[in-house]
Amino acid sequence: MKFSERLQQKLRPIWRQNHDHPFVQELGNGTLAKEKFRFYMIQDYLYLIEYSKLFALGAVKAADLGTMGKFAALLHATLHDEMALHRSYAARFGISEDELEEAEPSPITLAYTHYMLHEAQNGSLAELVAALLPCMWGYWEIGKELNAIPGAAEHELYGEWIRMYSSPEYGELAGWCIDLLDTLAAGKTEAELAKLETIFLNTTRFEYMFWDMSYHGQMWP
Ligand SMILES: Cc1ncc(CO)c(N)n1
Repeated sequence: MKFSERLQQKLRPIWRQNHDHPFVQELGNGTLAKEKFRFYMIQDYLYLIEYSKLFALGAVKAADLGTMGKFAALLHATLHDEMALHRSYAARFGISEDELEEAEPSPITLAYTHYMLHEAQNGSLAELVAALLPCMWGYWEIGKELNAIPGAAEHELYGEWIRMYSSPEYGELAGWCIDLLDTLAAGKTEAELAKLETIFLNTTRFEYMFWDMSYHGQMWP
């Protein structure tokens, strides 16, 4: 069994909880309150600034030029395609790009991004990929699921989000990261695989907390 299949089987119930979170459900049926989405969009922009650094670190840790180039492409796609979505939403909410960049990160945004960067900086390339994968893979799964809801992709506010994360281009990038993790996991000891599994589980849990933090507009107490 591929390592990604093992992760998928083991973590299915937790993934389901992510999909079932009211933020995700309401995003899909179009009932999500605008201010919740606005809060999410700002925090997600701050999140992506840090997240994109994982791709830069991936290029540093890559063992061959092909992998290095792919991480450079992922870095570019995040900064210029994915974050363009956020800049476009920000414009609709009347938020400038400077305001977006200078917003205060919430405790969960800080904890999540710092956790990933810690694993990426201190671990091997496999640990880096285990840290970043639940974000990409999870959004691709959520994007596809929401896109299957009739009319969801045409929603005047949330349609753009759903179209981005269900797009074949996004799926192709997520698929490449899944394959890379499987390649890197091949031949590792059970103890090493367990470490990767823990990192993957923790970032999967952080994904849930990110939805929850956004739904409740949670900043410092
Ligand atoms: C919190 C979060 N996870 C994953 C993605 C997908 O890149 C994102 N934009 N934000």
